[in-house]
Amino acid sequence: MALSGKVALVTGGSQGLGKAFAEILLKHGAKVSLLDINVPTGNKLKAALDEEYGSDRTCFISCDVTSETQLKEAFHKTLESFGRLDIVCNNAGIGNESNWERTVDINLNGVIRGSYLALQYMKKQNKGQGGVIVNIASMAGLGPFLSAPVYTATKHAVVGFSRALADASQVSDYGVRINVLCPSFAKTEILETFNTDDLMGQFSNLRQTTQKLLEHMGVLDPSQVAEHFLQLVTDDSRNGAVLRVTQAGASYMEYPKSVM
Ligand SMILES: NC(=O)c1ccc[n+]([C@@H]2O[C@H](COP(=O)([O-])OP(=O)(O)OC[C@H]3O[C@@H](n4cnc5c(N)ncnc54)[C@H](O)[C@@H]3O)[C@@H](O)[C@H]2O)c1
Ligand SMILES: CCCCC/C=C\C=C\[C@H](O)C/C=C\C/C=C\CCCC(=O)O
Repeated sequence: MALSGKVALVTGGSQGLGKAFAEILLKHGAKVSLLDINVPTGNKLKAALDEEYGSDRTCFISCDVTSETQLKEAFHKTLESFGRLDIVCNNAGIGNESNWERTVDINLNGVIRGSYLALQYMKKQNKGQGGVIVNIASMAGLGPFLSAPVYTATKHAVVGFSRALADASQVSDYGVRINVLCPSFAKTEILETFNTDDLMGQFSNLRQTTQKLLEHMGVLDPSQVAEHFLQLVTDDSRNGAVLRVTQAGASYMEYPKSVM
């Protein structure tokens, strides 16, 4: 998929990986709708991007992915502002093992809400032009992250949900590809979770083990992660792909062939 003239929507787009995804899409000619609950940071980012790319290339929409109403409205506003929708990145996520129900509502339910709305707006059967969904999981979607069982569960679920949806989309001929990105640790604010007992919940005692894991795996720059995100967006041959990104490089996960 060539990105010039295409329109993307990124949840959790105010900062961190979402910001890096928005920037790489803009660099390649797309327009981007940024959705986030962090309004001051989102507005600041929009102002900075206006300077660099012009004010018609982005919009910022205050939106909580736990609200079906707000998310629906944000998709509607994106279509109203830019006239089309081609790329949806369900990226908003948190680490909170204490209020784990909120973690499930953002990291998993938010991705499901965003993916279903994306299909509704992009599938050919609804007069959409087709497109691509990239859901942001984590290395914790591929193996156990011992200090964060609920975070791990949500990210495994995002991988499974996205792979099943990709098959469903292909068999239904929606014209929409669905891929998953699984980054290792990256330098963003979510890493502050490890310094916050309230968020670490009952496994805050594992802080040192977590710290060792982080030192062992290293910390990626968001721009490195964004390069691989771009691959999932632009490579039309990829549907149901799960791309693992680590300091050592990126590789597609291989799974046994589906029965159907
Ligand atoms: N940084 C890492 O090490 C890492 C590694 C793998 C995967 N991830 C995943 O990447 C995604 C982005 O995280 P990040 O690292 O950029 O962290 P971050 O904390 O910098 O960014 C997360 C963004 O999501 C927004 N957000 C939180 N709850 C929201 C909600 N209910 N509705 C809308 N927006 C909401 C936040 O305001 C913030 O702007 C997450 O899904 C995270 O799990 C991060
Ligand atoms: C306490 C709540 C967790 C907060 C989440 C904060 C940061 C998350 C970062 C990444 O998503 C985690 C990335 C990599 C580590 C995950 C798993 C390591 C083991 C994987 C394996 O064995 O294959």
